[in-house]
Amino acid sequence: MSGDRLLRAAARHSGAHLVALGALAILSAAGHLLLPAALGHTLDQLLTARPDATRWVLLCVALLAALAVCDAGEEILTGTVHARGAAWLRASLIRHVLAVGPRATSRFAPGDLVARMVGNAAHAGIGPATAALLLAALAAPLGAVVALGLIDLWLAVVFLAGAPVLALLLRAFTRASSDCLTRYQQVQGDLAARLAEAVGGARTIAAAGTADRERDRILRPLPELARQGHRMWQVQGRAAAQTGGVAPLLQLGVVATAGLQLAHGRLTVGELFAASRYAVLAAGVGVLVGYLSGLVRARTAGHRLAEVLAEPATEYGDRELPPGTGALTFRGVSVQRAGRTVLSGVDLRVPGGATYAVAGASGSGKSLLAALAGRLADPDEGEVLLDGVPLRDLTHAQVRAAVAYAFERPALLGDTLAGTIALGADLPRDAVVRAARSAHADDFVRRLPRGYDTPCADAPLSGGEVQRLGLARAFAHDGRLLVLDDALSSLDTVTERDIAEALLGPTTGRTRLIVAHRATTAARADQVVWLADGRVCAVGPHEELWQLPAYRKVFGHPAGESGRGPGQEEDLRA
Ligand SMILES: Nc1ncnc2c1ncn2[C@@H]1O[C@H](COP(=O)(O)OP(=O)(O)OP(=O)(O)O)[C@@H](O)[C@H]1O
Repeated sequence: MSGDRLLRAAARHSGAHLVALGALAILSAAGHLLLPAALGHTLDQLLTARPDATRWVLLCVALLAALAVCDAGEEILTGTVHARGAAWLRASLIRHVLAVGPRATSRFAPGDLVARMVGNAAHAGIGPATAALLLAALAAPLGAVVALGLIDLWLAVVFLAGAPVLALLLRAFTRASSDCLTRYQQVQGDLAARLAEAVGGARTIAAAGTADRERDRILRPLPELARQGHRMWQVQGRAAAQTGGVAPLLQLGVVATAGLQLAHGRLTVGELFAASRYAVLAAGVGVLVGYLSGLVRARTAGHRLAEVLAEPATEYGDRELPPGTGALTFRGVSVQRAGRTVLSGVDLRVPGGATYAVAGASGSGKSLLAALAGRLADPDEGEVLLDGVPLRDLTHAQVRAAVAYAFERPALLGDTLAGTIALGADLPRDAVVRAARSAHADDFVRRLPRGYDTPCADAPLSGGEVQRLGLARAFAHDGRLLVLDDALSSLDTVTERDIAEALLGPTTGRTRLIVAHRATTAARADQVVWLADGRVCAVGPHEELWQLPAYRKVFGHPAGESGRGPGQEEDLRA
């Protein structure tokens, strides 16, 4: 969807409010057009001491009062349409980003996404009302030219002779301001992205003592922002000066012609007065420049929102899973990232109910394999099947019900700790507590004054405790496939062993795929998938693979010596 189509959709969403605003703005423009004629006529009535002059004065007062009411109504409706537009755009964007899934943050930096959702959505939100006001504002100059023609044809001819210059100036202004606004908003997004990164890495920056360097890095785009800001002021200033020079000349031409016509007795004093007011209205480009500037800002912001919406949402099929225990199959799976093949030709079959560990050096593709198993990512080539059904063919609800995940650094979403464990399912409290016990989280949760009802934001938790809540969430959700992506890494050895024993013991009807950094975890799995450089090197029991020096090296064990596996050593230490 283009930026303009997005703004049109936002306009449709504002519906009745926008129509009311447009109607009021047209009414106000008509009132402003009537006013000079009414004032001119009243003046003639007063100068010739006609008996109904008082009635005309009262009519003018009523017209001015009506215009004041219109202006107030316009202000209220403009604010309402702006707010509704921005709210609708933000809601659409958030829905879409969540529908795209993890891919969204690899295409756009989180800070940049926030800048688009907050700042750009607010600017784009003013688009519909500004377009309506601009159209209504155009009615005033056009109507004023017609009124000049009705008073005297020469007045309109004189004005129209100079009008193309004004039109050209407005066009040049629109182009130049659109260019610098686009750049300005890009730089703002860049700044926001840098700031969000620094906030996320505040601990690392403090530990490294690099606050000054980080501040310089965040603010590096600032001179460019200032340059674009100055350029924008220059463009606006130049437009104001140029139109401010041309408009009075046009007004002067009209008034001089009207004066000549008055001298020849073809116009009354009231008509000359009305003509001078219409000349001001017809050359009133100052208002147009203001609306044009707002519309250009809204369109450039709309374009930035449309870029996010252009990222295709994850598509789901309509198939359901047959009965099964979670047999997982990778067929010729390859994945590219940043132009590089990071998983290549992976063929793998994990039988239903089996526990497979995934081991490999850092960057070998373990997390990517785990993400593919539950459709958190899609392969560029090949396919992944669960119980014989390609994951792409399954409904969204089926995939999420069938696959539970736990991560190294789980996000504590949900209002309370109980809510974060039950996230995505309507679970009774006893199911939440059972899951927390399996993940060794029940003890520390109960020690908190409000226990399971502690708001997530108020819970002082260590990295290992957060990880246990993430595990509890995965345990609480039934499903035929459980994927743990490095989800035991922050646990102490004893807890890790206890959880792994419970987790990796014999189960009924649930397949487990576990990214393992510790040999103890790999040793407990039925089979280990050994990855190196995005390829499957071997699949086999840990004890067999342990005979291979390169495999031992994955776990930091000297490649030359097979001896007792570090899995066993850690068990003994524990
Ligand atoms: N969005 C991305 N853009 C570019 N490269 C990526 C992206 N995601 C992953 N990669 C690359 O893909 C490769 C595999 O990444 P992955 O996270 O699966 O590794 P890993 O084996 O889990 O590593 P670790 O043990 O360190 O967590 C890495 O080289 C990584 O740099």
